[in-house]
Amino acid sequence: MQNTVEIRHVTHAYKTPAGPLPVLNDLSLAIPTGAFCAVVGPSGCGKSTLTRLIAGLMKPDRGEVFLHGEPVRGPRSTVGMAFQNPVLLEWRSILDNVILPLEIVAPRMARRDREARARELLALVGLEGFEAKRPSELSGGMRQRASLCRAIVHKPEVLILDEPFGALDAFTREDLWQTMHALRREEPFTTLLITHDLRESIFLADEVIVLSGRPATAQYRMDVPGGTGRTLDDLYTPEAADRLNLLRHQIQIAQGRHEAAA
Ligand SMILES: Nc1ncnc2c1ncn2[C@@H]1O[C@H](COP(=O)(O)OP(=O)(O)OP(=O)(O)O)[C@@H](O)[C@H]1O
Repeated sequence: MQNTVEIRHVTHAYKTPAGPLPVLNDLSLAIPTGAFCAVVGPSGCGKSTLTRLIAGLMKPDRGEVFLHGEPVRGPRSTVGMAFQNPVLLEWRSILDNVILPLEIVAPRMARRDREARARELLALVGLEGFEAKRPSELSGGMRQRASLCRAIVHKPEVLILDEPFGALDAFTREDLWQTMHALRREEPFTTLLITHDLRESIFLADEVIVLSGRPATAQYRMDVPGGTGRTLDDLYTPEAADRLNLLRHQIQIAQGRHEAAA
């Protein structure tokens, strides 16, 4: 299978007034086309740094990042991103917020076609009828749904999700997990999810990678079967409990190293 994302032996340190802060150490990982990869790890270990490298917002000190086999040399408009805070533009309607990436990536696309594409996605995530609303008129969960639509409206090469469900209440979060599966069934995309929620990682991802403490490397990998056919009930099986225990144990190991290195 072809890899959409490949990180090869990436090492990076931030320059700080106190000297270099090593964040990533010889990190390698690959996300096959169409796969969903979750990255978990101790707070501050370098997860968001990884997303910036893939999006081309930063260059690593050593190693290379590839998208579809091409080295990433600068910012890529073909990467879709969604964060914990949806950052929707208040002066635009929900529909116009979702359309925004198409204005940048496909400026010649007819307004009619852009709208149709955005409406189709909004309907898929249950926001039909809210197209004309302003972001502040929607709940946090609804805003995050709109933000997910905006992140995939231009069919990005890779979707990067940096804790997009972290600020939501437990029920809304589980709703959105199911929405993610529904979206993936309709439009298979390649995803990297950063999360602190181990249940979320095994519900959504095909592979979970545990990063070690800073400077981070890939400490542990787990394949999770089931794909988008999983239901919330699958989180309450003995197999799921075993997986969660294993991951929790790995995070504890990572935190131990992390604390020792801090
Ligand atoms: N621009 C920067 N300059 C200097 N240090 C930075 C910069 N960005 C991040 N850092 C530091 O690098 C380390 C890794 O940051 P990063 O945001 O990648 O971690 P993270 O794993 O995403 O954290 P969290 O889980 O808390 O969101 C942290 O110690 C952070 O303070």
